[in-house]
Amino acid sequence: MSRKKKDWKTEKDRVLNMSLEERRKEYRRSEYVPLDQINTWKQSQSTEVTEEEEGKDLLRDKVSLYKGDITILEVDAIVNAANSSLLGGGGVDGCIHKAAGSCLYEECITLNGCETGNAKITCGYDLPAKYVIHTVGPVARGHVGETETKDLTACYQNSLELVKGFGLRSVAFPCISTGIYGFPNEPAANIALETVKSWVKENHDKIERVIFCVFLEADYRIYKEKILQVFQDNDVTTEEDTEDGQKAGAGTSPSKESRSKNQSEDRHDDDELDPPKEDADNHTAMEQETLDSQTGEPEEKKADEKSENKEMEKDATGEPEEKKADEKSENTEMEKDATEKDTEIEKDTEKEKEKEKEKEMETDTSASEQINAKVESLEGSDPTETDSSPSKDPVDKKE
Ligand SMILES: NC(=O)c1ccc[n+]([C@H]2O[C@H](COP(=O)([O-])OP(=O)(O)OC[C@H]3O[C@@H](n4cnc5c(N)ncnc54)[C@H](O)[C@@H]3O)[C@@H](O)[C@H]2O)c1
Repeated sequence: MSRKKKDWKTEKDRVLNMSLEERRKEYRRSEYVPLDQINTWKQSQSTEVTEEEEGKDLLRDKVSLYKGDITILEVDAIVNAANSSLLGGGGVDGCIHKAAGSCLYEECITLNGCETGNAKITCGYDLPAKYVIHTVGPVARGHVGETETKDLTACYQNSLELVKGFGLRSVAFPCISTGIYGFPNEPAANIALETVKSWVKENHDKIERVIFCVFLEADYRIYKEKILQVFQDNDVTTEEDTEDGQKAGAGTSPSKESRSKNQSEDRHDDDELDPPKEDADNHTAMEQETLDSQTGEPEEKKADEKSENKEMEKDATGEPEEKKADEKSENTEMEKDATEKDTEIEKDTEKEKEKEKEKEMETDTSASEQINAKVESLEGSDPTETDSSPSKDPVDKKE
């Protein structure tokens, strides 16, 4: 017998007040990667700490490059590349909703969508991540202009401001807008790295880790090369103001006013989303997914992603049977509504087709009546003219 449908508010309150051990028993997928098993950029480069770096809060220690599925990262928040409805879809959005369970969808309904460049936060529910920050990237379709750049920058900025506002210490970003929204991978990586760098410089005491979670080999290669250039300098203390009052190294981020406006608009005013009391807990060991070199070339990336997504979506279950059945019945309800709508649409199209057929029949009959009348009138006159009766196809005509 399927259990009573879970109320997302009660579930959120329950999940956010659980200990880590208790939460781990409820992850939808048995596989997860704790934060301390995700190398910082410095660890993965295993570069020595120089004398002047000694004891400093280094940029290289604040960021990670991770290749794999964002839904298994056990961090305070993962960022979802959503669409403006916030009601799920495909790609990373589909994977996150599938792995979080139906309460995520229920809570998203209450958010009333999200504008491009803004960000909204929900609980992570059955995910290893405590929260999901939903942001809507620009639909670039291969074109990168001022608007697309500003909007994508705002996605990273507003997501990070929510991290700070909720006292979270670790966050993972997918490559926002570079999938179906068609933002070219390299310019998107530049925006992501520069925006995160300038934000971490200004807020280095507010954040422990920002993880760039890439999924495709093409993105891994781009980020690996660029992160080396962008995160070279190690000092994280905010640089002195330059002559024109700009903070040195500040990315192309929107002004502080517009950021705080976005945040006040988008800050989730649900008091149940109080910032967590403790920092990211210590996690027990799990092997970090090795950054192995898969072959997926950019031109195959869609196929790659589809197959990789299929794998992910397939095993985004692994939960106790009764919970799966519960989910199943809830999902079937939603799917049932969707199919009912689909069948209605199909019936309408069928009716349209029948009407068109009737119309065609009518026009055919009237056309042939006219031709017959014409033939009859001709048959009464000179027989040498060609026979144009509709029944004889000129091709079949015998010589
Ligand atoms: N890609 C699709 O087939 C598809 C279809 C419908 C909707 N969507 C989604 O696409 C729209 C947003 O476009 P977008 O380009 O910002 O997003 P996206 O199409 O999901 O692609 C963003 C990036 O996320 C990567 N990615 C995919 N799955 C994962 C995963 N499990 N873990 C980490 N990274 C992953 C993907 O390779 C790409 O680099 C939204 O409507 C959303 O619902 C995607």
